[in-house]
Amino acid sequence: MSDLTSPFPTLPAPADPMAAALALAEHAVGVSEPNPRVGCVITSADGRWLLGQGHTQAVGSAHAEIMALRDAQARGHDVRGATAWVTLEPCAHHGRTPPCCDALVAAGMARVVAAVGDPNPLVNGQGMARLRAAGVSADWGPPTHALAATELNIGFFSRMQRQRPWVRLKMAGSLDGRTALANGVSQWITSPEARADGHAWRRRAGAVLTGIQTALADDPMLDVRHVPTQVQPVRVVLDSHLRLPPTARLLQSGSPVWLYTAVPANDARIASWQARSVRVRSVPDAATGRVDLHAVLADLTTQSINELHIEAGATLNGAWLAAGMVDEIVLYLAPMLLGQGAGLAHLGPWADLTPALRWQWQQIERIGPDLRLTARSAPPALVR
Ligand SMILES: NC(=O)C1=CN([C@@H]2O[C@H](COP(=O)(O)OP(=O)(O)OC[C@H]3O[C@@H](n4cnc5c(N)ncnc54)[C@H](OP(=O)(O)O)[C@@H]3O)[C@@H](O)[C@H]2O)C=CC1
Ligand SMILES: Nc1c(N[C@@H]2O[C@H](COP(=O)(O)O)[C@@H](O)[C@H]2O)[nH]c(=O)[nH]c1=O
Repeated sequence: MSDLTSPFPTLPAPADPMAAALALAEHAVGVSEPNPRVGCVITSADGRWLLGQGHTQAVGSAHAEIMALRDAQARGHDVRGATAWVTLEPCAHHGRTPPCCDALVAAGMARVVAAVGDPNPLVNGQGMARLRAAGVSADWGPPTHALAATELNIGFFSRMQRQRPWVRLKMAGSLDGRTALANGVSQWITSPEARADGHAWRRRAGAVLTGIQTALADDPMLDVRHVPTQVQPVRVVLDSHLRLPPTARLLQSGSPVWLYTAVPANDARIASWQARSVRVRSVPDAATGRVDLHAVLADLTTQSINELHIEAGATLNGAWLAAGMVDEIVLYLAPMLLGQGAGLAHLGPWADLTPALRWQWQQIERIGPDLRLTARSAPPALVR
């Protein structure tokens, strides 16, 4: 390995190549949706040099392995006999792009280390098997990296393994648990820092969802604008009776808007919304006369939504929670007392504590003057 013939400096290999690949994978957030966020680092046979690196690009463009191979080529490095450290098992199928395991074999890679298996039924171990069949040493990295790689793609894992998105409920409340004053005013309870942090969670999502009452009260945009992103989530409103006014701000610009309603599929208003490029699905819940939340999740799955970000009022928050369909709560708390007003979620009333919904704290962090608390209903399943 010499610098003399290359216009690029030869870089030393990172001490922990898989950790470096994971850091690259983070850059695919807000870029690769709905494809998984993957990073790849290629090191020389003796482990001393970094030959190439990359992460997943926009859907339909190159995966991490291909970007790393291209990077090595651009740096003038020969990757024959090298090791590829990739945060997700290389794909073995022809999707929008050809199989990455074949590209690694063709490039003459001697060894491939993957952090975690790809739960996509079209891959699911076949990437590693194909590499081994071609004489490449293919093994798994340590469990800590597997966990980090899964966390980064928690929605992709959820959709592949459970056939439903990872559902995250974001709430912004006061110290006394209020999300709005009694008259509906709620802007702003939390600080600009906390709201920017909230946009970073929106960026992770394929869809941001709210209820019609919030759409009417706040006229929200529901987009990602306080942090950079290449891909905007779709905006979803649950609107049983199609009350959303055509003047709503979110209809004026930005990513697609999808409405779920309880009016019959043949209602003329649905056709008129669709003529305005608003996707409308009729999913009535016969018991409540409102939108059927199970049907919403099922439809979002067919639309390849990995992470669903809910930002609604106490009514809809309570409905999602009562239905047992929320995986994670992201709660911002501002150090202010609002007194009377709306709580976090309408649940109950219960006569005793038995039916209380119990959660596990995940993380607590200070964001500017506020707190961010995350909690989960259950730890994620890890598949290899
Ligand atoms: N601080 C914060 O984090 C936030 C605060 N807010 C505040 O919350 C207030 C609005 O909250 P809220 O009135 O509770 O409204 P929501 O945003 O929770 O919307 C509730 C409405 O959603 C519709 N809906 C459709 N399907 C369902 C279903 N299956 N279950 C329940 N509801 C369904 C219903 O109207 P229909 O049947 O007519 O369709 C229902 O009235 C505003 O003041 C807003 O500012 C809002 C978001 C976040
Ligand atoms: N009030 C409140 C929040 N409210 C949420 O933000 C939405 C507005 O989104 P946008 O129009 O895109 O800025 C609003 O409708 C509600 O869902 N969020 C917070 O982080 N902190 C807050 O204090």
